[in-house]
Formats: sequence, structure tokens, C-alpha cells
Amino acid sequence: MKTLQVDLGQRSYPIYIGSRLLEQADLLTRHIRSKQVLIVTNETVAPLYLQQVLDNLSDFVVETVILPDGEQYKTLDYLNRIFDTLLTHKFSRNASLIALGGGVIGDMGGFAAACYQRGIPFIQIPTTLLAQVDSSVGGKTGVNHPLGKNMIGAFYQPQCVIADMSVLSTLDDRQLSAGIAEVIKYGLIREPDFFAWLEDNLESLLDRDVEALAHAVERSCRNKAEVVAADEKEADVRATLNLGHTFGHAIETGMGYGSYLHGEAVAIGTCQAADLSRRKGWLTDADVERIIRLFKRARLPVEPPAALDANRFIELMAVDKKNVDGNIRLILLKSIGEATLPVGVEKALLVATLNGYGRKG
Ligand SMILES: NC(=O)c1ccc[n+]([C@@H]2O[C@H](COP(=O)([O-])OP(=O)(O)OC[C@H]3O[C@@H](n4cnc5c(N)ncnc54)[C@H](O)[C@@H]3O)[C@@H](O)[C@H]2O)c1
Ligand SMILES: O=C(O)C(=O)C[C@@H](O)[C@H](O)[C@H](O)COP(=O)(O)O
Ligand SMILES: [Zn+2]
Repeated sequence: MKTLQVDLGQRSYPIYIGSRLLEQADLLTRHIRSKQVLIVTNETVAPLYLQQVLDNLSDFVVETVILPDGEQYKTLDYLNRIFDTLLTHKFSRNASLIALGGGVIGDMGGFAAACYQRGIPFIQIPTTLLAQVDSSVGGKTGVNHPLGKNMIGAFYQPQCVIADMSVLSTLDDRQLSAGIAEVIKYGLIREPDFFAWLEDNLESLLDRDVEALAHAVERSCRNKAEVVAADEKEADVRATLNLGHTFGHAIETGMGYGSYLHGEAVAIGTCQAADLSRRKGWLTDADVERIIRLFKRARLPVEPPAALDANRFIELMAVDKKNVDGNIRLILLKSIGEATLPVGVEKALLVATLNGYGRKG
């Protein structure tokens, strides 16, 4: 097992990465401070892994919330189900919440923990590749609004992250690829050698080679932990983790939550951001081709949905947390391995990308 640390002073916490970690009761229980524990999970993950977690908690009073599965349920309405259970069972402020699932469950569980009695401890047990490499680390929690992705939320750090590689064996191929989209992001924004490693090792990841997967999770988490430690609340460098997300979130919101997976929308959005970076004169044609090729090899979509024209994209992108005074600001690439902070772009260039990229037939 590898242990990384997210250094945030009093809010610091470990990320445990390894195989069969759900069998190690102590890893979990050492981070629980009271008898009362709530596990939040969903209808897909519960039959697979809930009992394993419950087996570790025989000395605790445990309640469970099993939410329906899907991005379309990442809403305030479904968040209320968590509060209903916490209140029905009179959970106190020292109770712990465990989020067992992918990014949807992690974001919702974390937000519920941030809100309940103004904050109770919570633990992330991420069960998708995407959640292990990204969403479980860094404390962004929240829910969607029909008008915008993750628009209601809080920064709230977990007590620990337990990334058990063994649970990835039940993940389907489409979800594995979605996770790889966020892995590629780290190479693009800050670690060119990692991007090259991914080019060399992509097939091993797609074949679920355990060593390759563990390496990708560890290197991704190290990158994310460093960025979050430098800028917990996205005043500066943390915004680079949003590469491709202004376009990607527009796709998720505009096409209806759940029709594109988050990682798929980020893959398309990153190709659009790369195209725009080329139009700014920062990336070469060859760089953009290299980026698109890697996403395609990862079996990810790279072309935006035809249903969203440039006007609709711009309307959707106007609802983004990086915008200032209503102006769209994007993370672009100076090179493969170096991202910009949020920048405004000439509307003509943005429209050219929205009209041109991926629409050439
Ligand atoms: N907080 C952050 O920093 C952050 C970062 C990236 C993404 N996100 C959010 O995360 C969400 C996407 O997360 P995701 O890709 O994990 O999606 P998800 O949570 O919907 O999980 C994907 C699917 O995999 C299933 N699943 C989970 N674990 C499984 C397992 N071990 N075996 C079989 N099936 C399993 C789930 O039930 C679901 O059907 C989005 O809402 C996105 O906005 C947040
Ligand atoms: O942790 C971050 O910071 C990120 O931006 C990670 C992203 O992959 C993630 O999708 C995040 O939820 C997007 O943040 P948002 O603030 O644009 O909702
Ligand atoms: Zn993301």
C-alpha cells in the first residue's frame, strides 16, 4: 500500500492506495471518532461492496442510504434523502459519513457532510477510476442544478481517502475510459513526462494491468494533492484542474445530465481547449493531433455533439465558476505539460473552435 498526504495544515489527510484495502478494517476505523456512522452509496455499488464495508464496522451503529444510480440524481432533492436519514436516526455532530461509490456519491456525500449540523467528518471510499484519480481528493463537493453543473456546493475536505484498486475489477470499460480522461489531464496541465508515459502505457491501462493502474492512480493523486495543497479554494493554480471542463460541463448540462459521462465530456472539452490553444498560437497542429490521438486511443469521444451549436455552447458556458463579471474564462494550454490560469479569449476565436473543431465531417 502507498500512502500520500494532502498537506492542508489542520485539514491534512492521507490517501491510501493499494489492493484489497476494503479488507483492512483498521484503515477505516482509525478515522472514525464516534459510534454513529452513515454510509452513502448507490444501487449499483451497494450489492458489490457495501457488505465488505459493513463487516469492518461491527462495533458501530451504522445506517445506510442507497441512492439511485446516475448523474441525473446528483440534485438537492436526492441530497435531502441523506439529511432525512441523519435526522431520523438522530445523528450527532461527531457522527461520520462514508461515501462509498464513484464521483457522484463522493460529491453528494461530501456535500451532505459539509452541511449537516454545519459539518461532520466524512471519509471517501472511491470505487471508480475517475473517483480514485480525481473526485475523492481535494474537497470539492456539491450537486448539479438544471442550469449548471456543480453549481451548488462547498469546499470540504475528507478525513481520508481509501482507494482500493481491487474494486476497479467490476467497473465497465466505458467507465474505465472516462476515468482515463482525467488522468490524461494531469499530464497535459503539469507533467509532460506523465503524458508520454500514458502514450507508452495506454494499452496496459485499458487491459487493466494492476501495476499500470496503480501507477496511474498514484501519479494522478500526487499531482492533485500538490495542486490542492498549493491552492485549496481555487484562487489560482487549482483552476488548471478545470482544463476542458468549461466545454465539458456545457456538454453535460446541455445534453442532459448522464447522457455523456463526465470523463467523456471532459475528453471532448479538452480537445476543444487544445484547438483553441492552437488558434492562440500556443500549441502546434502536431501537439493538437497528439492530444486527440491519445483520447481516441483511450476509446473516448473527441467531437462535440452536433445538437449544440456555437450559440448554445456560449450560452451554457456563461454559467461557469471561473467566469468573472459574466465573461467566459478558460484554461488553455501553453504546451503539452503547461496550462494557463483562466484566460479570456477573443469571441471570434472561441466561435471558430466551436464551429470548426470536430465539425469538419
Ligand atoms: N469533486 C471533484 O473534484 C470531482 C472531480 C471529477 C469529477 N467529479 C464529479 O464526479 C462525477 C463523475 O464520477 P464517476 O465517473 O465516478 O461517475 P459515477 O459516480 O456516476 O460512477 C460511474 C458508474 O460506475 C458505477 N460504479 C461505481 N463504482 C463501481 C464499481 N467498483 N464497479 C462497478 N460499477 C461501479 C456507478 O454506479 C455508476 O454507474 C461527476 O458528477 C463529476 O462532476 C467531481
Ligand atoms: O478539483 C478540482 O479543482 C477540479 O476542477 C477537478 C475536476 O475534474 C472536477 O470535475 C470538478 O468537480 C470541477 O469543478 P467545478 O468547480 O468546475 O465544478
Ligand atoms: Zn472533472
